[in-house]
Amino acid sequence: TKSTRPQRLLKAVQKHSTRGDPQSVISAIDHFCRHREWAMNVGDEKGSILDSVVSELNPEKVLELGTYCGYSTVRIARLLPPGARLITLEFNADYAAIARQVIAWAGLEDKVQLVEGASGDWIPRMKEHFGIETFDFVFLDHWKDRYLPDTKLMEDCGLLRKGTVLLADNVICPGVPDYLEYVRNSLSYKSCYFKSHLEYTKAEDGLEKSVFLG
Ligand SMILES: Nc1ncnc2c1ncn2CCCCCNC(=O)c1cc(-c2ccc(F)cc2)cc(O)c1O
Ligand SMILES: [Mg+2]
Repeated sequence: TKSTRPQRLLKAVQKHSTRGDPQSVISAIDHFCRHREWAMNVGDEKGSILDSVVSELNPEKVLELGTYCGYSTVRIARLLPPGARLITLEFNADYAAIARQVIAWAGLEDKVQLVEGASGDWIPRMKEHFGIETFDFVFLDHWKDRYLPDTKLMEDCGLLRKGTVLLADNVICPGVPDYLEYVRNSLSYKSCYFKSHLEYTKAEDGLEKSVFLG
């Protein structure tokens, strides 16, 4: 039977990168997506913005919503200090199976916990199931119509603290208008837009960075 795009992406990682070398995994995925098959990773241009936000923050507790093949998981985890933890939620079991192998190939499995399931189901269980008090950094990259409800859910579950940073992918393409309106107008957030491009294309896209003010 025909392979899937995530399966072909994993093969490209195993063929063109070095096990235990996260940077080579990132480069192999970017090369595959630019020259073979487009895939919905945050990509190298927005990925550099993601890197700078993470490096500046040095977060201990990170939540990623939407793992896909683990590209942004690897980008974030490779920058985390020893002892820091990244929990990443993936709804699609096939994506999760590939992401586990990409994360393991990069040698980052000790920093990452991949959880299969819907964000709406797992966010309320973060405290009791993972012993998480609050998150320092949240990367939103899952269903675009879940950004706003899940942000409100994280607020209600007390998972955000004064200074928690939310970074949202795709705020222009595919777009998250309700989420943008909320974080840009709410007195509980200080928000700013990083203009960029849709991964591997010339189309406009960008990241919205929103600091929770408590
Ligand atoms: N834990 C959870 N809970 C709920 N849903 C969950 C989940 N975990 C996963 N999902 C389900 C997310 C499915 C992937 C979400 N990402 C996207 O849909 C996405 C689409 C584009 C795109 C842009 C232009 C185009 F022409 C076509 C596609 C680009 C991107 O960077 C994207 O991130
Ligand atoms: Mg995205």
